[in-house]
Amino acid sequence: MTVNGPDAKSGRARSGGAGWVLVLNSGSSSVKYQLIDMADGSRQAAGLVERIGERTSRLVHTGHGGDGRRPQRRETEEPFPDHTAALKAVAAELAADGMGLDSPRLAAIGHRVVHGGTRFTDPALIDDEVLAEIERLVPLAPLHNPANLTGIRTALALRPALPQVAVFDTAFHATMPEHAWRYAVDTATADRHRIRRYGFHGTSHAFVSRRTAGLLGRDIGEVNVIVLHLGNGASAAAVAGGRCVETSMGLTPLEGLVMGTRSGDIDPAVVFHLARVAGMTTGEIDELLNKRSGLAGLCGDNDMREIRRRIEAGGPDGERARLAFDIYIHRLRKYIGAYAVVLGRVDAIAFTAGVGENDPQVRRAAVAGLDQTIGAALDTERNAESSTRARLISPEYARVAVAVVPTDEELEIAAQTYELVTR
Ligand SMILES: Nc1ncnc2c1ncn2[C@@H]1O[C@H](COP(=O)(O)OP(=O)(O)O)[C@@H](O)[C@H]1O
Ligand SMILES: CC(=O)OP(=O)(O)O
Ligand SMILES: [Mg+2]
Repeated sequence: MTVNGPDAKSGRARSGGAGWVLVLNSGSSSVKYQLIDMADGSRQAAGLVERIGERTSRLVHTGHGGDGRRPQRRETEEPFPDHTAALKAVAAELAADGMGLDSPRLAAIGHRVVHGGTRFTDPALIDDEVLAEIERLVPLAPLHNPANLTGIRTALALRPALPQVAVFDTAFHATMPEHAWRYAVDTATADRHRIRRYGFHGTSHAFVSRRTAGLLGRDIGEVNVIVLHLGNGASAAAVAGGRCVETSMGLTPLEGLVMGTRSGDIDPAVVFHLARVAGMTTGEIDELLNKRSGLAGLCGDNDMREIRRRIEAGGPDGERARLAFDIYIHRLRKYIGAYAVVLGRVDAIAFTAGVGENDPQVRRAAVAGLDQTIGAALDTERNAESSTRARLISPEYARVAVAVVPTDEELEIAAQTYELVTR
């Protein structure tokens, strides 16, 4: 396959050998990255920097120099004070493998940007104006957009002429109808302050709903899917014929499901009560609901593996973990029920992300008894199989299929980036 690289200034295609896309996913304390060859989707390098800003940051890099040598894994423990330092170290790792940011094969850098507001319903080629708009959206995603911006600025400083593309978590949800995205709050106030439901994890919901249609051997335009993205952050989406019609996250990634450290849905009056009765500041309440709630707030652990281990060990500690698990599952089932009604007809329920892909007990509890209501059922053996393949885990007779689909946000971001710069 011949690939056309982008012209650095205009972002338009020109002939040449450039066919790699570097994807950067900058989180609040981490950077994940992948270097993908768009000719065949193969990973040339991948890695993760964790605990940025703490005393013991760690960089794990895997790459093989792009010449098909056996992949090599390198691990560095070094304190990275901020994202800029972390990204410079990532650039150095890539350069050591002969795949640095100056490589002529690099066609573009794709960035995950969490909040795109109402403006960005498609990927955007980054320029000063796009940067300013992402900056303007910081108050709507204070945990995510600043890290995304640092990632973009550092990459621009290292390779100013290379096209860089922002791919937004919110974009896929732009098709929600107004009755789904509008909160029942005074319209003038809501509009003035851009208060509405935006939805997140859209890159994952788009990728997984398409893959699920593929598993069913049907066109995405004719299937209705409920996607359950259960990672540290978690959200559900109702996708009708490839278009999102409803999702569980709202103005920010705090609404909806019970997550690792976020509460998901609560009565908004809890906030006033904490301010009036407990004397907490808005900053303290924000921190409570985003970082000290969810599974962590309920039982002290946000990792589902640890929660399962505690439940199996039993005792009072296991009881606390069991209650956290039950609350998590109860919320998830409420959303499955609601989205089945919103969609009218469901063809499949798809589980994805860290918990959804790896935890058969969560899947079993989420779907238990649904053959009696919406017609979804699990095949016990298929559900228990440990595999990294996308696969159906329901019996043939089930009216509603159940799927496990490993999400690949990086590949989706790379594809959208490459599409834009070679268009
Ligand atoms: N084998 C497993 N069994 C159950 N849960 C798992 C397993 N592996 C990972 N997880 C869960 O997945 C979470 C991370 O999911 P991930 O999608 O990588 O999250 P994020 O991208 O939000 O960091 C972990 O916190 C843990 O709860
Ligand atoms: C938007 C969001 O919640 O992202 P993450 O799951 O990566 O925290
Ligand atoms: Mg994730």
